[in-house]
Amino acid sequence: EQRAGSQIWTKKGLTYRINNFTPDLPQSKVVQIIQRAFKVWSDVTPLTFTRVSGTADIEILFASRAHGDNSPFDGRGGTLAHAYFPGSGLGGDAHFDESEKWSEKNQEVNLFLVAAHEFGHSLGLAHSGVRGALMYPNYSYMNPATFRLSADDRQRIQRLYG
Ligand SMILES: O=C1CC=C(NS(=O)(=O)c2ccc(-c3ccccc3)cc2)CC1=O
Ligand SMILES: [Zn+2]
Repeated sequence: EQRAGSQIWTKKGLTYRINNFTPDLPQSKVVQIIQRAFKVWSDVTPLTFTRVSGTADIEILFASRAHGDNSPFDGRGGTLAHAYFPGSGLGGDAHFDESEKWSEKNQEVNLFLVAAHEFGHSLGLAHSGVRGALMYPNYSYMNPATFRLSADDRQRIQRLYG
């Protein structure tokens, strides 16, 4: 989500909490997918991501319609997820629209790709103008097994946290 400002985290060790799970996938799969989505970014920066059960920097939530921030989701289709730039409170948080059908393959909405994109915002990255970049505004399926960050994604995140 394009929230005000483009703050970045001032620490390298970040925490995340998976507050709830989508019923669309086994919980162990959701945990693994989230881990892999963070790894996209920790592979190219000094950042580390640790899962915690208490308050975290990046709070992950699956929700539909109104869900406690002033950006209610819109039912199936439309907005799939949104995330907040670094900061306290909502800052860094990533919300996924439970009205979508989340998948680990190329049916419906691929959770890995959307999570990796949203976590880019959670780290302070705005959208890319480069087609094919992870941070490009429009979702297009890329096989997670062969997924690679584009040079633009890598250069921009390294400019923030290199
Ligand atoms: O910045 C924004 C504002 C609008 C959004 N719309 S969305 O939820 O339908 C969405 C669109 C594209 C992606 C995406 C883009 C590139 C690769 C993977 C996902 C993820 C979510 C989500 C988003 O991240
Ligand atoms: Zn986005």
